Amino acid sequence: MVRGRISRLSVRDVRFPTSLGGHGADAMHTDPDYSAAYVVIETDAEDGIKGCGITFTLGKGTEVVVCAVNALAHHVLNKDLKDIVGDFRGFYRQLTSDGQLRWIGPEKGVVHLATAAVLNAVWDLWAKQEGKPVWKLLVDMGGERSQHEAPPKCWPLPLLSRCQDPRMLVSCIDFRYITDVLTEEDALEILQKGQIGKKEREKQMLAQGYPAYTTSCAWLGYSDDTLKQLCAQALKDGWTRFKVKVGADLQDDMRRCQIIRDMIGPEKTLSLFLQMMDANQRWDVPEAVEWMSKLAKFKPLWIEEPTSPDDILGHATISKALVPLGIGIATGEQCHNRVIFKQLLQAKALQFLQIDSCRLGSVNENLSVLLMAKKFEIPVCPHAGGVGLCELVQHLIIFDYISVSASLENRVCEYVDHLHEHFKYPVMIQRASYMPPKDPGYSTEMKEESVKKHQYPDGEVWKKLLPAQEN
Ligand SMILES: C[C@H](O)[C@@H](O)[C@@H](O)[C@H](O)C(=O)O
Ligand SMILES: [Mg+2]
Repeated sequence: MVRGRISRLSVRDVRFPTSLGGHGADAMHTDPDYSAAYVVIETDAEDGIKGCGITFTLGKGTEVVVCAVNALAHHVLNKDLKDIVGDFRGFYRQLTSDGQLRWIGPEKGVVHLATAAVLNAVWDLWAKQEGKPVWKLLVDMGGERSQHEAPPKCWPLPLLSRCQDPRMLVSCIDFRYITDVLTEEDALEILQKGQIGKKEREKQMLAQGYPAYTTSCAWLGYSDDTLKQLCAQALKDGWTRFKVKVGADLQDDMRRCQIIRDMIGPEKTLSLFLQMMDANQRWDVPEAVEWMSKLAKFKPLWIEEPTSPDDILGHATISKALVPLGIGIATGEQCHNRVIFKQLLQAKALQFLQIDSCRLGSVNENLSVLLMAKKFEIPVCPHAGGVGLCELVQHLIIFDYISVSASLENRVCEYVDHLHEHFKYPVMIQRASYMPPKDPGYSTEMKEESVKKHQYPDGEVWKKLLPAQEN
């Protein structure tokens, strides 16, 4: 049962000095300090359960997101959780349509990152109160029907009160600006179809997990020796799919991609051994085509973010040129919102869609994107990594498989092996797959000790580092 009135919201600026080791570096973000605006909401209920939410940032700028969270706080404070989740679409709209704050968005940039942090905390709180991990809350909300049962003509109302009705799930989504490709009825139909075989898929996920690829070996900040060493270790650990950062220097890219190809073998999609490439928006459109034509011999499955994330038609042009070479286009980690995803799909501008749990408006907006991807039959391969992104996005992709896509074909979720030790319920990887989390919530809760140590600028870690960096 959902209970309590939100009585407190706090937000902290938590940063990890990852740039010192070159972790996370790419062609555009050369010195990322993986960071989070970390939100905790409390209620007046006696259970003492807190909701924790994050959004991912790269260091500087986290304080701006923190300001935006504080500016949104009045929409959350003193609200009953029951009223929030009872009309989640309305609440989402209230946050994203604030008559003054939407001017600095709308639904993009800092204010949207802040919205994600707040809503992620609400989802964590809700799921904890229901005693379920978020993926399971979503799966159960999607309803249940056995393989042999005929689809109901209209959904029996009593189910609604038990939260086990796809209409409840659909009522979390704001369809504004996307009804030209996805209506509420379309969403219900997809979820209704998704009920067939759902039980079996849930069992399969619990036994085998969701397939992942690793980005941990090939950051641009790593030397060739480190790359080889990490790649050899990852192969030993059972990883077979590797993403490599490209885009800064063609000769370097050729050498690094050759190292990986030599280590994983010559095959591509026929085998499990895959290589993906990520340019992090470095190129202009013609440059992307030219550069990737040279890297095509390494048989990448996709090139990720070849150009500006806002350039939908540019992605379509690149896609047209590279698909005949066997290279797909992947993008999404910096897609502002569902509208951009809608247009990428309409323009046939991508072959792999990368949702992000903190860039979009939390679970609510991600649900709309998962459903649109299903409608266009484009595989979703989420962006993860950073700090906490793996913890969050695993819930979304496991739900996607069980209730929406019902397919693992051409699908794989990113994994990065950094900073999991700071979370109370860290991801569990087995045989290069995400094992479904079992603890209630959204896996967003950080260890208080880690938060204190890494709080910027007063945490122990920064107190030591800052004087040294200033010299
Ligand atoms: C700055 C970050 O590490 C990015 O390079 C990273 O999110 C990356 O684009 C990825 O796909 O994992
Ligand atoms: Mg990327």
